[in-house]
Amino acid sequence: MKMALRACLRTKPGLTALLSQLSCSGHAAARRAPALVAQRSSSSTSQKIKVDFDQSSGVAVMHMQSPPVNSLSLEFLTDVCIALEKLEMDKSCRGLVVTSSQPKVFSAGLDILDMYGKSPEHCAEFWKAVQEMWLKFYGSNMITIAAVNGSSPAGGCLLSMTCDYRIMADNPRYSIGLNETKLGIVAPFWFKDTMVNTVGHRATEMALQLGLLYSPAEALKIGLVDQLVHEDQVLTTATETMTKWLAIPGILNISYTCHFFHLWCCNLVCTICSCVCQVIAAKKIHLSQDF
Ligand SMILES: CCCCC/C=C\C/C=C\C/C=C/C(=O)SCCNC(=O)CCNC(=O)[C@H](O)C(C)(C)COP(=O)(O)OP(=O)(O)OC[C@H]1O[C@@H](n2cnc3c(N)ncnc32)[C@H](O)[C@@H]1OP(=O)(O)O
Repeated sequence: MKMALRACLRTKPGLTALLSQLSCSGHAAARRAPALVAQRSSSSTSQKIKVDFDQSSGVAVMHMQSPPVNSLSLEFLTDVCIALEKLEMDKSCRGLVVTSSQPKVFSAGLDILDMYGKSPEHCAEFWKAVQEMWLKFYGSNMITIAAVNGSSPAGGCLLSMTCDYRIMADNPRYSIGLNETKLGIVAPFWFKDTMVNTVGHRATEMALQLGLLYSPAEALKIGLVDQLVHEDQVLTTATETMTKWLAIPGILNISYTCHFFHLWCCNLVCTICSCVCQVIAAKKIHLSQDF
């Protein structure tokens, strides 16, 4: 799916426009202009994000440092998007590792406090920022690896699933999954689609309907993560793994992209049809109540 988005962002101007409308792209850029990285190795920091870029390997490491649990607030999401935009514009950056500076937690998902009791304008901006993060990671031209060094529920799990590869700390205290159902909320369809693309249809059905959080071993078993390593080894393994991915010529990447793009389009058409059906059904129910 990520590759599919990459392809359409490269090759389909119409879809790019569609996605950019969906994603409110540019709201992040409007706040702070991206800067190109000139040094061989560099480090740039916002309050909540630290990026170390090694120009010799072309690999950047994004450290999420929003205490206590890297919850995805509007401010944090905006900083993530700005950091991504900057890296994306620097063509020498080919790989990105995302990890957490917070102990025991990769990301606690959407910031619940930022969703509650806020103005409609804030909620709209917040929700657009969530979509923007998703699109930017999924559509990235860089190879992305999530170094999941702690728990990663809900939106945190989504973030890791938008990456090409996931390495998780092998600590049974940590968990990962889309647990929205347990919170009494329904995960949006694109959360669901992202999970289907990662672990398949049946595993997603079980995961979403029961709001399951998986231990690292369980997550590995269903393919929600790709590799488990000792807690101390998550970041080094991620950078080693990145070397392997970057050794694959980009052209092959693009070929696979076309296959996945086809699947993604089919999915999108189905989703639109199902939305139309739901609207028609809702109207029928409404009408039958009137008479
Ligand atoms: C605006 C319009 C939007 C409309 C949206 C509508 C629908 C959306 C539908 C679905 C999408 C939802 C996606 C989500 O991501 S919802 C968020 C789900 N997240 C969780 O369920 C995680 C809850 N947290 C935990 O499980 C644990 O905190 C942890 C991450 C495992 C860490 O555990 P630990 O024991 O280390 O820490 P604490 O539990 O003591 O927490 C420390 C501190 O952090 C606060 N906190 C935790 N999670 C969040 C969060 N998601 N948002 C905000 N704050 C969070 C927690 O309250 C503690 O704070 P305190 O002040 O007490 O220290």
